[in-house]
Order: sequence, then structure tokens, then C-alpha cells
Amino acid sequence: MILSEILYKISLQAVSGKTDIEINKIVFDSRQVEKGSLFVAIGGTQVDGHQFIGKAIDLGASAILCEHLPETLNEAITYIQVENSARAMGFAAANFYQHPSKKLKLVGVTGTNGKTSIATLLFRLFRRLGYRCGLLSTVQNQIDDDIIPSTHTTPDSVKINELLADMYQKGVTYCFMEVSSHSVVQERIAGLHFVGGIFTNITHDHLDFHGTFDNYLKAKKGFFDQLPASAFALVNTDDKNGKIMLQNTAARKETYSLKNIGTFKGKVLACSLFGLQMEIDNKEVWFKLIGSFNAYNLLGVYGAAVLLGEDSDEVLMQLSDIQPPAGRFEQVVSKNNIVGIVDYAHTPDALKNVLETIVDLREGNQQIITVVGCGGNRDATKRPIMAEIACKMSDKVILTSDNPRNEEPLDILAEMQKGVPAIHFKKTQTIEDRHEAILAAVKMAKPEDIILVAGKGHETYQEIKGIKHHFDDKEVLKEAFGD
Ligand SMILES: CC(=O)N[C@H]1[C@@H](OP(=O)(O)OP(=O)(O)OC[C@H]2O[C@@H](n3ccc(=O)[nH]c3=O)[C@H](O)[C@@H]2O)O[C@H](CO)[C@@H](O)[C@@H]1O[C@H](C)C(=O)N[C@@H](C)C(=O)N[C@H](CCC(=O)O)C(=O)O
Ligand SMILES: Nc1ncnc2c1ncn2[C@@H]1O[C@H](COP(=O)(O)OP(=O)(O)OP(=O)(O)O)[C@@H](O)[C@H]1O
Ligand SMILES: N[C@H](CCC[C@H](N)C(=O)O)C(=O)O
Ligand SMILES: [Mg+2]
Repeated sequence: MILSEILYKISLQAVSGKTDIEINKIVFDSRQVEKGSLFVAIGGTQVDGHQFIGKAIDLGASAILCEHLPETLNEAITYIQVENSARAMGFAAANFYQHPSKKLKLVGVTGTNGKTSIATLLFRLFRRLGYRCGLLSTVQNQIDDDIIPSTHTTPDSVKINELLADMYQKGVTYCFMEVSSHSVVQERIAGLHFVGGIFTNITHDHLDFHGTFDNYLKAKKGFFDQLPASAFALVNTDDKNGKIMLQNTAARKETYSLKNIGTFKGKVLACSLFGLQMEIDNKEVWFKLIGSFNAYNLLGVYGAAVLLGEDSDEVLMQLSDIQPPAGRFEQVVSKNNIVGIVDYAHTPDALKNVLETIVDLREGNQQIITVVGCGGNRDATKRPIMAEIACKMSDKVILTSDNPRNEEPLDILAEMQKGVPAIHFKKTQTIEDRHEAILAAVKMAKPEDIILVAGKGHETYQEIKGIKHHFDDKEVLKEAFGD
């Protein structure tokens, strides 16, 4: 595409060089540059992309999109200066791929917990309702039956537009995507056209990246602030910050609640290890998801589907038959009835919700044994809190490694240990190796006991010092059960 078309409607501060040149690729990593690329220099969290402009030119970049121009300009190259290059890249990517988000119906889901659950349920529901669908999620990206591995919860803006363009070409009507707070701040969703946005909840996470809870809140709100008037903004108002999402949005304001207020109301009637019974719009329905926190996810999905024009009875009928995504309250039961539960709870609130559900469901003298760790190079302030929650709500706890990434596993564990109240020392142990920790939990379990393995859910790897080793909590549980 011609550069001037890629720059259409983008506010430019300065241009040096020709804009009637052909561009065949937009890249923001110099290592991906090929002949004819537009290289976008972005100030990152580790390095400033502007320092790679020279390297990008050496590798064949024809044009540079940046926030400040290099001291010496190469006359053969076009330089475009903008205020925010990440944001400009979002709009450039939308132009380059010819606005796929406007050609299909894109729905975004944001919140600390529940994004994957809601986006995946919507994807599965709308496929059952007869539509071709796309999904952009933490677990995987998907176009109908085709699974495309995902590297982020929300991909970068070029990747999103490339995937949406592919979806449009394959006849997709609806795409459901997760909108992480990182993606809002880093402008990965700039230039996208949404028909709806959903807010789940906001609790403690990602303070390493956002600095303060207030900034985290602003990031989530930023998604709703950029929705157009034609979209709906569907918000869980039982979350005390829910209404804040609606403060400055141009979108139609809609709400859901389990407290009998708002557009969509629901009530939990019963919850067991087999499912959840709810009343929605005066209809009683059983769902295959477990835990009252999932009642919020189901109600959000129901609300969104109705707002998108689907028949409410049909929606409930189909939704009642849908399985939760992988690694969300997934059960592996041994032959002698030890109940293993693998769950992606990696925030204090998620861990508390899952354990509350397990405590409510436990019968007689069933013990709860929790195996949990916290990821490295991520918010360290949640470590002692998660350890404390695990200890207070379980009979036995094994603190272990999650994805240590570039941190020392024992340093992470030392921070978790700080949260263990003295009265719980006796029931808590630390086993650095996650495989060993799961085996130990199974060894100490009696028939009927419940083992919660929290934090990694669907993940099939453990990231240690830049290398992803194969690791699957479900697989290890099965191995430990030895059935
Ligand atoms: C903290 C964070 O969000 N980092 C993301 C960010 O990288 P960064 O800002 O650190 O980049 P950097 O390394 O400083 O480099 C700056 C710029 O220089 C460029 N560069 C760098 C080196 C080089 O040789 N040449 C070059 O051009 C880079 O491509 C980049 O454009 O931009 C990159 C490109 O889009 C992302 O891949 C990267 O995600 C990292 C891998 C990551 O782990 N992100 C996590 C925290 C994340 O985004 N998570 C959320 C989910 C959160 C949730 O649970 O809600 C997600 O959406 O996945
Ligand atoms: N509505 C909810 N409220 C609170 N906790 C929830 C909710 N839904 C799911 N959880 C808990 O959070 C965990 C992660 O759920 P899910 O993957 O849907 O969240 P997410 O927002 O996509 O997370 P991520 O930020 O990692 O992408 C679940 O395994 C469960 O423990
Ligand atoms: N989307 C979350 C995933 C955390 C998963 C957990 N297993 C970890 O590695 O910390 C994040 O980027 O913080
Ligand atoms: Mg997710």
C-alpha cells in the first residue's frame, strides 16, 4: 500500500521525504524489518525503539514513524513524526488492512478476571447460534475451528488487524476479544471499531506496570472512553468501580448485576461441583460452569448476546450446554475420588473466589489442599496476599513456583512466605519444584479430599530464564494419581 494511504487521517507533526512510496509491511521491531517496511519506533518498558531506527534502515526500511527525528536524516528515507507512535501505528495498521474491525462486529471484554471466560463463552455461544466467529484470547486465538497460538492476552495492533482481516476474509461475523489494561495503555487497540465493550471487575493486579490502582482503573476506563456512540458499554455494577467505566463513554450504557438492579439481573440458586443453577430474567437455568463468580460471567455473556439482538430464550438454552474454557475450574478426579481442580487463579481475588467456591462445596471431612505460586517479573505486591488467602482458606498449603521468568524462584517464595500468618506455619510448606509440589499434594490427600492447583490453568509451559519448558498442571496431576 502507498504510504500516504497508510497515513490517512493520522495527525502528523512533521514529514521529511516522499509519501507516495510503496510499503509492504508495518513493523515495530527492527529485527523483523524487511525491504520496503515502515518501521515504527516505540518507547518501551525496557528500551527506546528510536535507538533502532538506524538498524531498521540498514535492513531495508523505506519509512520511519517516530516521536522524535534522528539528528541526521537519510535522504532516501521518509520520516514521519507523530505525537504518539504506538497510537499512530494502531491507525496505520487499520488503514493498511482496510479496516477489518468495521467490516465485522468486534466486541471487547476488559476487567481483572473473567475476560477469557466471557470472550470464550461468547465465541462458543455465537458459533452455536449459527455465526462464523473469531476469538482473540489468552488461551488461544481462533477463527471458527482454526486455532492460532496466542502470545498475549491482547496482541499488538498490527497482529490484531492482520487477524481481523483474515477473519473477515473467511466470512466471520463476530469477533470477541480480550482487552487487557496493558493493551489500552500501549495503544494496541487504537483505531479499532468496537460494537460493544464489557467490563467484568477490577481488583488487585499489574501494579508493577501501572504503578497505582488509580492508574490501573484509568487504563480500564480508557477502553470505554474510546467506544463510539453506536456501541454498547455493558458493565458489572456489583463491582464498586463498575459505574466509573461509564462516566465518560459515548456508548449506550447498560449494566448487569446479581443484586437485582440494572439492565440484566440474575440470581444464583444453587452451585455444585457439576454446575450452577441461576435465575435470569425469571427463567431458571442450569449451567456447566462452577462457582458463583461464574454467575457474573454468564450474566455478562447473556446481556451481551441480547444487546447484540439474539433471542433471550435461545441464548439461555445454548449457553446452558457450553463448557468453560480450559484451565478454569477444570477437574481431574482420581480413581479413589481425590478431586483435583486446575484453575488459572493468579490474582488475590480469583484465588479467594475459587477457594470460597471450594469451601462452600466441601462436605464432611474433605480436606482442601492448595498448591499455589506467583509469577516472576510481575506484580510482587500480590505475592504475600495470595499466600495469606491460600493459608486462611485451606487445610494444607504448598507454596511453589509459577512461571519464575527471570527471577530467582526462592526469592518469589520468600515474598509469598511473608504473607503466611504464624498460626498457619504448621500447615504450610514450600516446595520450589512445581512438579514435586503437585506430587506431594497428592501423596498427602485422602480419598474425597480436594486439591486446588492454582495459577497456571491452561498453560502448557513453565517459563524459567527465558525458556519455556513443557509443563501442564493437569498432566502432572494425572501422573500423580497414577490411574
Ligand atoms: C510490559 C509489556 O507489556 N511489554 C510489551 C511491550 O514491550 P516493551 O515495551 O517492554 O518493549 P521493549 O523491549 O522495551 O522495546 C521497545 C521497542 O523497541 C523495539 N525493539 C527492541 C529491541 C530491538 O532489537 N529492536 C527493536 O526494534 C521493540 O519491538 C519495541 O517496539 O511491547 C511488546 C510488543 O507489543 C510486547 O511483546 C511486550 O509484552 C511482553 C512480552 C509481556 O510480557 N507483556 C505482558 C505483561 C502483557 O502484555 N500482558 C497482558 C495481559 C495482562 C492481563 O493479564 O490483563 C497482555 O495483553 O498479554
Ligand atoms: N468474574 C470473575 N470474577 C472473579 N474471578 C473470576 C471471574 N471469572 C474468572 N475468575 C477467576 O479468575 C481466573 C482467570 O479467569 P479468566 O481467565 O477468565 O480471566 P482473565 O481476565 O482472562 O485473566 P488474564 O488477565 O490472565 O487474561 C479464573 O481461573 C478464576 O479463578
Ligand atoms: N495475564 C497474566 C498471566 C499470569 C499467569 C501466571 N501464570 C503468571 O505467570 O504470572 C499476566 O500477564 O500477568
Ligand atoms: Mg485472559
